[in-house]
Amino acid sequence: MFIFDWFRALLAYFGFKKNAKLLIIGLDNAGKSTLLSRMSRGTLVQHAPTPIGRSEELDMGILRFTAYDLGGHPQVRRVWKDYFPAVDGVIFIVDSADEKRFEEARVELESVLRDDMLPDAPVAVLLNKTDLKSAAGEEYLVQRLNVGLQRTGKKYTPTSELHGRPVETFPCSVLKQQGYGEAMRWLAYYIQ
Ligand SMILES: Nc1nc2c(ncn2[C@@H]2O[C@H](COP(=O)(O)OP(=O)(O)OP(=O)(O)O)[C@@H](O)[C@H]2O)c(=O)[nH]1
Ligand SMILES: [Mg+2]
Repeated sequence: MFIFDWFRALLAYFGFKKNAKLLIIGLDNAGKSTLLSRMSRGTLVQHAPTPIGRSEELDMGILRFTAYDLGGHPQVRRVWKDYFPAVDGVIFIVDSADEKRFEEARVELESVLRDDMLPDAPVAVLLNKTDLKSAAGEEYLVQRLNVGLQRTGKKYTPTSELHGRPVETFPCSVLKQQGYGEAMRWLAYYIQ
């Protein structure tokens, strides 16, 4: 039942807007499909690795989520870039327990933040899998992902005071349903 209350709250955050298109991107295995299934039914499903170029979509009426994998394949990058002009917000999800791939995640995140085709859409960086003992801490990940200078802070900063698009990190566990609600609230604030 929790998920339905949360779902209603989520729609309420975005309620002022007719439609919001949110892009969920991240390396393979970061937790994109799990996040989508958490939001849609509250049940956890094991997903096979997403084939190259295939996207997953969750339509919640006024909110539409599209998930793409960034596995470092140029073909895939071209596909998700097609979505950028129409996107209202981006969720970039990182496996915070997979230190071997922090550098790969940084490169992808930087290319997202730099992309000229991406309007000033807010980018919420989900530091997923905090439930794992091996998960890296937020400040360490902020350094490894090189997002320290762009963050808005957990409190909202008026867009006029920002130097670029809003970016913030959110430690979370999609598995334990912790932390990503705050990211959604933050996104909704900047999409208003
Ligand atoms: N411990 C833990 N495991 C998680 C969490 N979120 C996702 N996982 C697991 O991480 C693995 C990958 O999750 P997916 O949701 O399939 O990741 P994805 O980003 O969709 O991956 P691809 O489709 O392969 O690109 C699965 O085994 C999930 O159960 C979390 O918060 N904590
Ligand atoms: Mg997937």
